[in-house]
Amino acid sequence: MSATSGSDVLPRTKVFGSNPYKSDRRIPTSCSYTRSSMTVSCHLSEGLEDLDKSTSKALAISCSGSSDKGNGLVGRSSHCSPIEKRTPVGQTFCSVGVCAYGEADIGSNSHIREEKVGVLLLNLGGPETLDDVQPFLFNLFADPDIIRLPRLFKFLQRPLAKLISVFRAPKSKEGYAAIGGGSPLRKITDEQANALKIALEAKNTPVNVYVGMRYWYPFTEEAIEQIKRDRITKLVVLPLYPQFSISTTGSSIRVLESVFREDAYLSELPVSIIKSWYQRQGYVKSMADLIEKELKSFSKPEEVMIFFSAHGVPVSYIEDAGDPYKDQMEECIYLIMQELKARGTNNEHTLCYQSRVGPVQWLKPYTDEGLVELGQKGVKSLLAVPVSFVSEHIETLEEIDMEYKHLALESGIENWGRVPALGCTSSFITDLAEAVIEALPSATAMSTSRTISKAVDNDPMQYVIKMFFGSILAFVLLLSPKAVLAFRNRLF
Ligand SMILES: C=CC1=C(C)c2cc3[nH]c(cc4nc(cc5[nH]c(cc1n2)c(C)c5CCC(=O)O)C(CCC(=O)O)=C4C)c(C)c3C=C
Ligand SMILES: [Fe+2]
Repeated sequence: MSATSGSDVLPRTKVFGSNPYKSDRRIPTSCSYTRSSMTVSCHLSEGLEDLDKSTSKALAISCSGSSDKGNGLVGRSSHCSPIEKRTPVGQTFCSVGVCAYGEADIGSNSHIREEKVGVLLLNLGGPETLDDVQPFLFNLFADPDIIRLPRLFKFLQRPLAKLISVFRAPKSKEGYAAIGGGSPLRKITDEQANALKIALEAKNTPVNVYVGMRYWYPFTEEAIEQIKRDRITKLVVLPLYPQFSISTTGSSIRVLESVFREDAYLSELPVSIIKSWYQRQGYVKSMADLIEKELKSFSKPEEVMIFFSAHGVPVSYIEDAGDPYKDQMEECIYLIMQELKARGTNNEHTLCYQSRVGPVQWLKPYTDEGLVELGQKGVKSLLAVPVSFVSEHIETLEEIDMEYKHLALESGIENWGRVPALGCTSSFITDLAEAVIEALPSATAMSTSRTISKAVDNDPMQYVIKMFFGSILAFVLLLSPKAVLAFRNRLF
């Protein structure tokens, strides 16, 4: 795939064609990309068609009812409502700033005259306290884009999420405790939202910025409610993941689509989704700046191995479901290295994948194994570069800074450094603002298709058949000693 300078801006209606037989998955059926990722789009579409053919492991478990709310997400019962939990930057919940659409503010941008533009930042979300960890993990594992069960086993999604979240919580809690007792994601994302609003104002484009998290407060659904209350007339959706993965941007967009489909106002709202932006010059140059700066802190910068560490995904996402994540990651690294070379920095580099969870194969090489191997090969200086996320989070602050650093030093690497996440770096935020402005003209209202999807969902015969065969298969799997062993030894 060739390098491009723009982001993949997708007119809403053209991105997600509806497939009546896959009610919980919206499939990109159109190849209407205007830039080089057209092949990625088609590939993804084909892959997603195969999603349900994958042979994910399913385990039957018993579980008590979870305290979820109407939207199926679990939050703390004692948690104050999102509206009470206002952020310092926003006048309204998860919105940055109040609406500022006076005629005087609109300036020369005639195409947005009369418009009330919203930018929705999508992110993962993270537990704010240690008590939030298990319900946060429940929300994560209850996501069918994170644990992809075959269609027949879908009814096990929530009990399985309950089981895994309970078993995983102690390990995760240790990690969050080590970084101060909670995730910094909400605070950093709010800061990025504020910075983006300011950058857009400086470019004569006043907007409301909203933050919608997939697995914790402020939830995406709540951000959408606020967008409705504010009567936004045009929306740009900007996931804070540079590369597209089914498990991140794909999952958040699926939520958006299901909410938008059900709502008369939202289904008419012109929306533009920036699906990935790793190839934007502003992002690539900002990453190169950070790397160059950090290299200078070594006594012999030219001898340092640049060690890109990306969040992994299971191999089946790439091979069975057509997730473009790996291709995009490799292209991203290529572009950053090209930029460094153009500046005269010719260090060696490598890419590994971190943070695997569960008994399946994840993308390789694994970061931990890669570090040991480099140590054995005699690499003495290493600069770790987290590359799949733009804020600090548990996997940079705990996994890289503590676990991997320790492992690297134990393996013979003597000089360790780590590039900080982009956060609110001004060149980066300015580029995101430009991406938003470029996306505005292609906003289009989404189409609706709920009647057909619902009809299939509500077919009682299909439901009975699924339950019957699903229960038998789940029972067999549960009694299989191999499955139980794998679950006990490798999942947690
Ligand atoms: C591009 C980034 C990410 C991808 C791809 C991704 C896939 C993915 N993640 C899990 C499981 C977990 N992720 C967890 C935390 C977490 N994940 C990302 C990013 C990506 N995940 C971030 C930024 C964070 C940290 C949030 C924070 O609170 O700081 C966790 C919880 C932490 C832990 O217990 O390790 C889990 C679990 C899967 C299974 C997956 C792909 C299928
Ligand atoms: Fe993750």
